[in-house]
Amino acid sequence: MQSIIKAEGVTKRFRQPKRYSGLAGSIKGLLSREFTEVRAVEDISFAIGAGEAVGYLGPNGAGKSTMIKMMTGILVPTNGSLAVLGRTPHAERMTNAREIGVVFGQRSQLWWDLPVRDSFDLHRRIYDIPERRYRDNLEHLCAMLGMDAYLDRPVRQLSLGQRMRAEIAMALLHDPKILFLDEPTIGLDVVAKDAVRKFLSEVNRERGVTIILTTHDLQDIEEICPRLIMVDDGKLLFDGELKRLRSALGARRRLTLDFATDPGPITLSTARLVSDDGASKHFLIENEETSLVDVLTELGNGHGLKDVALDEPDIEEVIRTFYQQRPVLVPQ
Ligand SMILES: Nc1ncnc2c1ncn2[C@@H]1O[C@H](COP(=O)(O)OP(=O)(O)OP(=O)(O)O)[C@@H](O)[C@H]1O
Repeated sequence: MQSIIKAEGVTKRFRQPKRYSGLAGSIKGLLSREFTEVRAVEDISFAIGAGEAVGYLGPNGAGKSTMIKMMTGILVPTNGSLAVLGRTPHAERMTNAREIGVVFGQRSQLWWDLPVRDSFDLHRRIYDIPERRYRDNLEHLCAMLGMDAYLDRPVRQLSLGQRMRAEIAMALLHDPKILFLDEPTIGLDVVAKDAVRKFLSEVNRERGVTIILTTHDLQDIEEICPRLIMVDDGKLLFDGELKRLRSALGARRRLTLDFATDPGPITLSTARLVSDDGASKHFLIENEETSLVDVLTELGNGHGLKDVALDEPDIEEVIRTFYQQRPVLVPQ
């Protein structure tokens, strides 16, 4: 697959004036010319192919927004090389802007006092979108996002969920090849989150728009992004599929066996008993290769088995384990 985003050894450092505590310290800080250096992004390399949906994950201050800002041309890397659609984003910011869409969950790009439709129309003029294409796109996006009811209302009157749909629609009006989203579901209720996730998955699948998304909500990743890039302290810790992360961490499945009556102690080689409530017994399946059928075959008939429940570890658990263990699993 041809890569449309390529980062090689990208580093971003910020210089901040040194601060001192207390009143005397504040004055000293004002007069001093000393600086501290913040390493926001440290030697990061990856390649993203056309049509991929990638989740960019990391704790607060890990360097996610800084990386998005460099890819969109807002910030200039301190070191390394970055190419988006074959261009250096900050050097060709205007040309780059025509081919990418950007949504910042915490900052609106719509005009607060104008009806949504007017912001869209301004966007059409700025991006010079041909009239026909604009109308088709607007109609399609309105239908997909259910925006007809509030297209003529000022942005300040919209709910957060309505506004976020409008933000995403505006970012797509000029048919960008790549859509960058920085926390697009922040603050949304479950219904609005669901609508945004479904829409983004559809845009990725059906329109082939490449999606790069930062989020703290791991359900966003689970539903939209098969690939994860994980960072911390500015450094790359993992790049690959969520399922690879699950298996690399030896993600264990939980198995509950419910019996008609307590069959007594049960020991299995395919699953380890972790708690015994008599008629209900809880196991962990630790070997990835072991299937439910393997366990049930080993258990055999005659125990009066009534019900079986198998739970995959949820994404929250996988990611928490990952950050606790911090292995580096970057593809070669
Ligand atoms: N303009 C700036 N000047 C100085 N330091 C900055 C600047 N922007 C970001 N930083 C610092 O760089 C580091 C990475 O910040 P960044 O906003 O990229 O993190 P993030 O992963 O997006 O965090 P969050 O999840 O909290 O949004 C932080 O230590 C932050 O304080």
